[in-house]
Amino acid sequence: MTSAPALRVAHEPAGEIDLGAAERAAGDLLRALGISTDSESLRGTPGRMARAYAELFTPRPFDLTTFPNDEGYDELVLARAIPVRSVCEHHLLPFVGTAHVGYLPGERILGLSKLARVVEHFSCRPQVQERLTKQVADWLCEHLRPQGVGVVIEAEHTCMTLRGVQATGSSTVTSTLLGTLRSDARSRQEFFALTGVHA
Ligand SMILES: Nc1nc2c(ncn2[C@@H]2O[C@H](COP(=O)(O)OP(=O)(O)OP(=O)(O)O)[C@@H](O)[C@H]2O)c(=O)[nH]1
Ligand SMILES: [Zn+2]
Repeated sequence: MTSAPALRVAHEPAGEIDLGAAERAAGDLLRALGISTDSESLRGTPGRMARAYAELFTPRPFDLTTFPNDEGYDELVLARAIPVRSVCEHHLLPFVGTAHVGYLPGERILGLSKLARVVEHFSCRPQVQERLTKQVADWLCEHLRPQGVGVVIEAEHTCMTLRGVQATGSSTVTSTLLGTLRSDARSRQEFFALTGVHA
């Protein structure tokens, strides 16, 4: 019997990345902010800024490998404390934290690492945490067709801890539950208990 081919997931950027143009713009930005790029140390900074943001906006392609759920496993599969690093689309400053991603299997189970890869896929773009949380859940629901999906993200937004209101130590929690994890109280409670988030 042949196995189903894994779905290749590649980044579809909204536009081409033009590193040269980004470097020139970064130099202009620094100079407009009164920061000279004349010293040896800062000469390469506009280029580094351009490459750093390009890296943050370019997720690695991956295969969404799934396997038949031969044993009919029907309890929660949960990957906890997946690192999240993204960039808030309002200030272009990083937000970092962890994601807990779980699902109740249907006909197929997912290669475990793919839960973290899906989080990375949707993190590598200018984001808001609410959208990131929902995109991960919706995407898994669409491509894995499980009985339910749950995603919880807890993150520190440096735009509100390092600057602005300077709410040092604050973190933001968002969650999306779909299918049985949303509709069945026992499943929902179990999900939140295993994530360590108290609902
Ligand atoms: N809902 C949501 N808001 C976010 C996220 N990341 C950043 N923000 C917020 O986006 C808002 C932008 O508000 P503005 O008033 O336009 O920006 P600002 O003047 O820099 O605001 P302050 O951060 O309060 O100084 C801020 O309240 C940020 O905290 C996110 O992931 N989700
Ligand atoms: Zn922000």
